[in-house]
Amino acid sequence: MILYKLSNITQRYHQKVVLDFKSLEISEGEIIGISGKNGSGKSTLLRLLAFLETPSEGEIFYRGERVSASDEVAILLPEVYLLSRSVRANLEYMFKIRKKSPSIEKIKEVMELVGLESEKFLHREHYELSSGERQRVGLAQRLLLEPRVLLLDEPTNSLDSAGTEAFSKAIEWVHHHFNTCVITISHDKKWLDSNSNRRLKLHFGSLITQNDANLFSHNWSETHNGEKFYEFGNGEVLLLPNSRQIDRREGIVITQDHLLLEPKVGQSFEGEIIGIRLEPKEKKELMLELKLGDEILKKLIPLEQASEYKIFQKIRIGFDVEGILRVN
Ligand SMILES: Nc1ncnc2c1ncn2[C@@H]1O[C@H](COP(=O)(O)OP(=O)(O)OP(=O)(O)O)[C@@H](O)[C@H]1O
Repeated sequence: MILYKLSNITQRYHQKVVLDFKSLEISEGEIIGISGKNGSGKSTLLRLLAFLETPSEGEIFYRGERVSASDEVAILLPEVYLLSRSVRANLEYMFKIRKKSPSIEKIKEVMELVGLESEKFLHREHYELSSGERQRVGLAQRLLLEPRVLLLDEPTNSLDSAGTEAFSKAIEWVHHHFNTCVITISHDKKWLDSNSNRRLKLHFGSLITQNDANLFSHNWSETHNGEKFYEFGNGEVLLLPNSRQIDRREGIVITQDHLLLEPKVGQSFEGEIIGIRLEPKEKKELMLELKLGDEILKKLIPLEQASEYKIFQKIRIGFDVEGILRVN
C-alpha cells in the first residue's frame, strides 16, 4: 500500500526555495535512509512528512487523502522534548495518547530495546538523563505508539556505539512487529546503508531517488570553456563531454546502471572492492562497495557472479556518460 504520494513540492522560507522536487512515493513498511549536505532540505522534508508544516506549493497525500495531521506518524527530532517528570511518567504518557491503559511489561520491553536498563532508569527524573539517554527515552516513547510511520531526524547523533546498535535493533523490531515505515536522516552513510532498504538523497533541495549507492553529486568542476568534470580526489578526473549547458548546482548524477565494471572501451579508473554484501531486499543480488579516490560507489551484481569478485580486489571502473541525469 502506498502511504505517501508527494507531487510538485516546493518549500520556501522567506522567498528562498529550500525544497523543490516533482514526485515522491513511499510505501508501507519501507525503511528509507535520507542523506545530503547541511542545509539540503532533509529536516524540512521530514517535517512535511510529519505534517508539522505544509508545503508552499504542491500536494501531499497520505493513504490517498489530504490530511493535516495523523496519529499514525511519529517523529523523533534531534532535541528530544520530555515532560518534566520521570522516565516512567514520560513513557506512560504514550498510552494516554493511544487511549490505552499503561502496561509496565511493555514499558520495560521498549526500555531494554533502546538500551535503558529498566531497573536503573524507570524512576529517573527527566533532568537526571544525559543527552544520549534522553534520545533513548524519546525513541522508546515512539515505539510505544506503534506508529505506521516513524520519522527519525539524526537519531544517533548523541549516541555511543552501543546506543547506535540498539537503535538499529529497535528499527528492525518496530518494522517487524508493526510493519512500520521508518524514514531516517543521518550523516552517517555506513549506518544508513545497513539500516535502510532504500536511499534518498537531497542536493540543494532536489531529491535524488535512485538507490544512492550509484550516484555522486558534488565535486563537479568546470573547465575554462564550461565543460564539466568530476574530481575523484586521487588526481583522476572524469570528463563530461557536451556538458556546457548543465548547471552544476542542479546536481549531476550517474546512476548505478551506468557504472561499468572492467569496461572494454572508454575511459576507466582503478578502484578497489572494499565491501561485498547480500542485498537485503530480494536476496538475489550482491552489493559491491567500491572505493575510487574519495568516493565510495556501489554496484549491484547478480548473485551468480559472486565468485568473480573478492574483497580488496583491484577493479577497473568506467562510466557510461550517456547516462548522466540532471537533477532539478
Ligand atoms: N523555519 C525556517 N525558517 C527559515 N529558514 C529555514 C527554516 N528551517 C530551515 N530553513 C533553511 O532551509 C534550508 C534547509 O534546512 P533543513 O534543516 O531542511 O536542512 P538539512 O538538510 O536538514 O540540514 P542539516 O544537515 O544541517 O540538518 C536551510 O538553508 C535552512 O537554513
